[in-house]
Amino acid sequence: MTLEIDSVDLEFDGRKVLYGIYIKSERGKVTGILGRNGCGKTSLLRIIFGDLQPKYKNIRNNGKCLPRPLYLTGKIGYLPQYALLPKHLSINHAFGLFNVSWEQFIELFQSFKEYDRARIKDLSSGEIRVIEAYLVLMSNKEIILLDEPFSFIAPIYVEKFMVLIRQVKKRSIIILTDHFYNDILAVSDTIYLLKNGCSKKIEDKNELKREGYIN
Ligand SMILES: Nc1ncnc2c1ncn2[C@@H]1O[C@H](COP(=O)(O)OP(=O)(O)OP(=O)(O)O)[C@@H](O)[C@H]1O
Repeated sequence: MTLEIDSVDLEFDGRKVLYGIYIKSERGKVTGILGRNGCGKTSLLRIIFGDLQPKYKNIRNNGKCLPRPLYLTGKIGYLPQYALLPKHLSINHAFGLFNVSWEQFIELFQSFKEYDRARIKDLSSGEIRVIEAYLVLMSNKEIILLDEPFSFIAPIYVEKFMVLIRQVKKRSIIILTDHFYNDILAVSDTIYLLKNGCSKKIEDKNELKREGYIN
């Protein structure tokens, strides 16, 4: 299973944001996307998901061009950068909607046990993020996009997600982005840096230094 995206032409108000993109992601290998604020990481994930329409793009799933947005296919799970779940939704209902087991979740995240009758609004923003990231990751989709899954999450939970991501990559294509670049480097098999509208495949941390992404 592969997902490739290239020939992206995205501009806002006449300003080119993405134009030299080639990303190839495959099952069994996690793809990490890094880049400074505003370089277009979220836009790229939204283009792949299908809810942002650039002037042009070419997305291929298993070598075949997609005739319609991926979100219409039921094949894709997407954790957006900001809230996914409505505040008044009960947690129980959320797990039902994603067809994900609450019992398995509780085995791994035991401190959430007390929330079995709670609503999303009763949780902290970090706790909500744990639940949202877990639901998307475990929703059994062929393609999974995670936009900043680690940003509000305590290190102990990030470690649990690392383990889960390594399990899920055996059955799904996973593309993720975050500013916690050490976590992205640790969990990804392939890394791309977005810079000046283009993507560049990165081999190691030294290359990130040479590209001016880190000191
Ligand atoms: N709807 C929009 N209208 C106008 N400009 C936009 C819009 N969405 C994004 N942009 C601009 O496109 C650029 C890329 O934004 P994007 O959110 O994709 O970046 P990012 O790499 O995810 O940033 P961050 O790491 O800060 O979340 C930014 O300069 C942003 O201001």
